[in-house]
Amino acid sequence: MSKSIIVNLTTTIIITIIITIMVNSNLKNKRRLIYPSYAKINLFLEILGHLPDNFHQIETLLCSVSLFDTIKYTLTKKKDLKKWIYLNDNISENNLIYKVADYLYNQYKPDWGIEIQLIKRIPIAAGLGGGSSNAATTLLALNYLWELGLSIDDLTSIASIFGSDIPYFLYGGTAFATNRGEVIQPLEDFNLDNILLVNPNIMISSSEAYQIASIPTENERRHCRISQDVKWFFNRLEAQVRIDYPLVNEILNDLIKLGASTALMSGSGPTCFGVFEDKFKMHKCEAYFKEKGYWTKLVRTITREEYQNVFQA
Ligand SMILES: C[C@](O)(CO)[C@H](O)COP(=O)(O)OP(=O)(O)OC[C@H]1O[C@@H](n2ccc(N)nc2=O)[C@H](O)[C@@H]1O
Ligand SMILES: Nc1ncnc2c1ncn2[C@@H]1O[C@H](COP(=O)(O)OP(=O)(O)OP(=O)(O)O)[C@@H](O)[C@H]1O
Repeated sequence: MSKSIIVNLTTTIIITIIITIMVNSNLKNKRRLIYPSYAKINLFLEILGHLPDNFHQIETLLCSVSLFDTIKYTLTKKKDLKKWIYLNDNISENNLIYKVADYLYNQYKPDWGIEIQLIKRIPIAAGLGGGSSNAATTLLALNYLWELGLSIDDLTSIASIFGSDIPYFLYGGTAFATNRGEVIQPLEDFNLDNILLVNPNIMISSSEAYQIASIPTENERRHCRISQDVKWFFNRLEAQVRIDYPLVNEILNDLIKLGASTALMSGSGPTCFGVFEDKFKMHKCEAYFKEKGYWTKLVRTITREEYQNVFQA
């Protein structure tokens, strides 16, 4: 064999090996995703009236914050229909992650099963949208892994079947939501730092918070200002929760006493947040609530770019 044939043969073998490694690693990358699933806070929430099916028409201003669950998705060879999804202890069939995955599986019959692991950090039924965020993240992950080719509009329609807050989490960042909260208008991102979240380790369901809230008259109604000036922050659900859950009232009062520029309940509560100008006061305030045994977390807002950067196209 001539020297040039040997050189050509060796080059071809090396190129083949490199391509094989690249294809395999691409497949491997494609088989598994690890996504953060961010929480939200509501900076403004007003009730406009009643909608059919016991829902309320609302206007709300939402921001993603730097508190997140982690969800790991791994493609599996499916064995039979009942075994297509493998879940860790945190996920039962009542979990929104399971519900949206089951829906996609039945609608689109993908070639693969899925194993999902959830690391939960966002308090549950806390007004931070943790379950809704997990559901939206799962829609985005499975659309990619199962190669479903669904558009953002398709995903939004599916998301709104499972919860009013879920469509927002397909976008993230700062957004305005209307109707029952599922109609999303992405906005230029706010940039708020020094936010202290406080949760007194109790749960309040969205349905209860809406049920006990009073609907404002035309005169009482607040209008949303798209502004990160804290003087415009407002939550209609807060007043009655403060009365029915004195712990929430106490937290909001203490946040102000301890130096927050504003303190508000997020969504349906009970998590409250204070926005601080003075970091030192914020840390002292956090220590105060920790001492009481409450859950606390210091966060900042997350831009839509930062939020969406992690998701595969
Ligand atoms: C409070 C917020 O978190 C603010 O972002 C949301 O409005 C709540 O959204 P969510 O938890 O996704 O709510 P869903 O799961 O859709 O609805 C749960 C229950 O909350 C009540 N609900 C919810 C949304 C809405 N606009 N009006 C309502 O009255 C209804 O009783 C409903 O049966
Ligand atoms: N993956 C999940 N994580 C947390 N809660 C979930 C999940 N799936 C279903 N749930 C159920 O959904 C309900 C609402 O939970 P979630 O933590 O989303 O409430 P929330 O923070 O008040 O949400 P929102 O602000 O959207 O009202 C709880 O009763 C919880 O048991």
